Amino acid sequence: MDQNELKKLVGEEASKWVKDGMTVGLGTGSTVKFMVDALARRIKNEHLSITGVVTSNATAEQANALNIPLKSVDEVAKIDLTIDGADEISRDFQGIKGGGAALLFEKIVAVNSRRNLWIVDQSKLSERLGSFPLPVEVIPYGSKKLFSKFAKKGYAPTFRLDNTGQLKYTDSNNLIIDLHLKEIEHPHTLAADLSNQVGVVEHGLFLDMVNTVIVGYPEGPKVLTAR
Ligand SMILES: O=C(CO)[C@H](O)[C@H](O)COP(=O)(O)O
Repeated sequence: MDQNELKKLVGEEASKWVKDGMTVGLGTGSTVKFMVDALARRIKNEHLSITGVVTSNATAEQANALNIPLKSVDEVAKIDLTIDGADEISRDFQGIKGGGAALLFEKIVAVNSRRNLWIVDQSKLSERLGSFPLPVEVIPYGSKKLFSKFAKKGYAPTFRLDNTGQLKYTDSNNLIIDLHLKEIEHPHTLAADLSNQVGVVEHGLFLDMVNTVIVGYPEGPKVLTAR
């Protein structure tokens, strides 16, 4: 079973966690794409009344095409459940997100959700965070100065490029600097340091937000719960 098939399995499994009447945060990425497809099928077949809150233009486009009713985070009183992918999840359920450059809206939706559920294939699990480059969304103005600062701190930064080799702009017209840290010993300290830098809009460390993860293994999806 390849990685894509594992993503499809967990995406479909996660769609079953949505209940009639819920407001659901819809994450971003290839795993979530399978979940949104499956959710749209359930809405149609089971006549569910669901409101989606998207985390990116890409997910909005998909949800609109599938006729999933959407509202913005500011238009809803609460989000019952957000289902999102992740780039790396440590043993203690801390995560790195933003591989799809959607970390800003993903984090806004996550912190406004009663419950967050991550869906990943088995390759995303690691002992400690850091093997996936940590995305940091920054304001374009002054971003080269920030880049130099990160380099001096030993964070091994690179600007994210799009598939034409140009600087990648996020949905909010910011840039992404990826930090190639290899291993993050103290995620909370690093998160505080990044949040303190002028020009940083948000970073991809998603800490203490999730206690349930559905992981795709070849033998089937497994629900992991934090101890
Ligand atoms: O954080 C994200 C986007 O900003 C995604 O959730 C993350 O990159 C996982 O994506 P995929 O399911 O395609 O592997």
